[in-house]
Amino acid sequence: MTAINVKQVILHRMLMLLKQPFETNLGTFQQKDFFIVEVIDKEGNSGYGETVAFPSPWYTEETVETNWHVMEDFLIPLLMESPIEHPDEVSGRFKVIRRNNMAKAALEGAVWDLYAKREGISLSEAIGGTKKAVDVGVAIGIQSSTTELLELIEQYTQQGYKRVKLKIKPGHDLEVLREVRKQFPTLPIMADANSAYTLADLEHLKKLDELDLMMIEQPLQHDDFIDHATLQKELNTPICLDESIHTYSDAKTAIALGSCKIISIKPGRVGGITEAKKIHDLCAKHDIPVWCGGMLEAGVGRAHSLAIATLPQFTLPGDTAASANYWASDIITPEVTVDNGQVILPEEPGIGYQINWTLLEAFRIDKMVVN
Ligand SMILES: O=C(O)CCC(=O)C1=CC=C[C@@H](O)[C@@H]1C(=O)O
Ligand SMILES: [Mg+2]
Repeated sequence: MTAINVKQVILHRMLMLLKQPFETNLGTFQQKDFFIVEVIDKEGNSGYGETVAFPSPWYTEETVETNWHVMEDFLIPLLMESPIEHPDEVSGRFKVIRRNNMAKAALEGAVWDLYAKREGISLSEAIGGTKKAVDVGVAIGIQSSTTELLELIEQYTQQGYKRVKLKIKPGHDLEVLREVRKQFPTLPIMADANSAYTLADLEHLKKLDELDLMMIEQPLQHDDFIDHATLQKELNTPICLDESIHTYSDAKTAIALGSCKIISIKPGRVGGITEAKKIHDLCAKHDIPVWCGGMLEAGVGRAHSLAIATLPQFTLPGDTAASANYWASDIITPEVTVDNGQVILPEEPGIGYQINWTLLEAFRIDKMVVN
């Protein structure tokens, strides 16, 4: 393959309204403010990526504004400084910039999409995916009543989702989960705490073992490994780390200390596809199941998540639900649909979904062209 010469990058700033508010213990989202990143080569081909940072730095240190600043002032110049022989080079080129993984992942993902399109292969094939369809779960934000939550779960099980992920926090955990387990005795259920607990809650968290949960996601401090290892020794339920894992090195630390038994991989959180693949391979070596976490993405980000979820160690359903679960209309065509709890991936080159330009331009609030 000839090298990729990046001629232009366009940052399409987007604002899309979520169909229903998404509440966690750290905030409620009504809309998503993000960038669709378009990387254009000198032959005029385009690859697409999507930033996943929120407007405030509550999930990681990044925000929509820091993504914009770091992409425009540091990462795009690095991308354009010399030809790219293979997308795996991009994360190494970006290493001179500390952290800012979501900014890096959006640009690196667009280069991966561009590369796969130039090669005439799907992104899944380009990264070594082995599956044509992926199992899908659904994440449900905190609801105003248990009745509403139970009705929502019933709807999702009717739609065939393979598991439900429920948000928990102190005062909104055991009772609610007991109600859910009573109504759905065999449903695969996981809980995401977004760091709402500390080791002082150990005895309380041990009560969750009675519920036969698939996992408890990130119960403790967002950057902790030691206390999670202490907690995991006391729990039968597997701990899954999300916010703690930003790099391959973090994954190595977590596995060495026994901080978790499952890892959620999000390309945006770890800096892109190349790092995600390295973490995936490490987890495969240590028999740690992984799944693809979600960031309330629009269709481009969702397409990248689906491609990564075709790697073999992604053995658990991901937060890659249908477009219609989030958006009245998505910016890709066709939209992502879920049948029988699975998404069947498109075979077309690259991310496999086309941009719906009418809708992208309808939801676009700004456009920055960087030559
Ligand atoms: O994208 C989805 O469907 C799930 C999103 C989701 O659960 C999360 C997104 C971002 C931060 C958290 O609230 C939570 C997570 O921790 O995985
Ligand atoms: Mg999480």
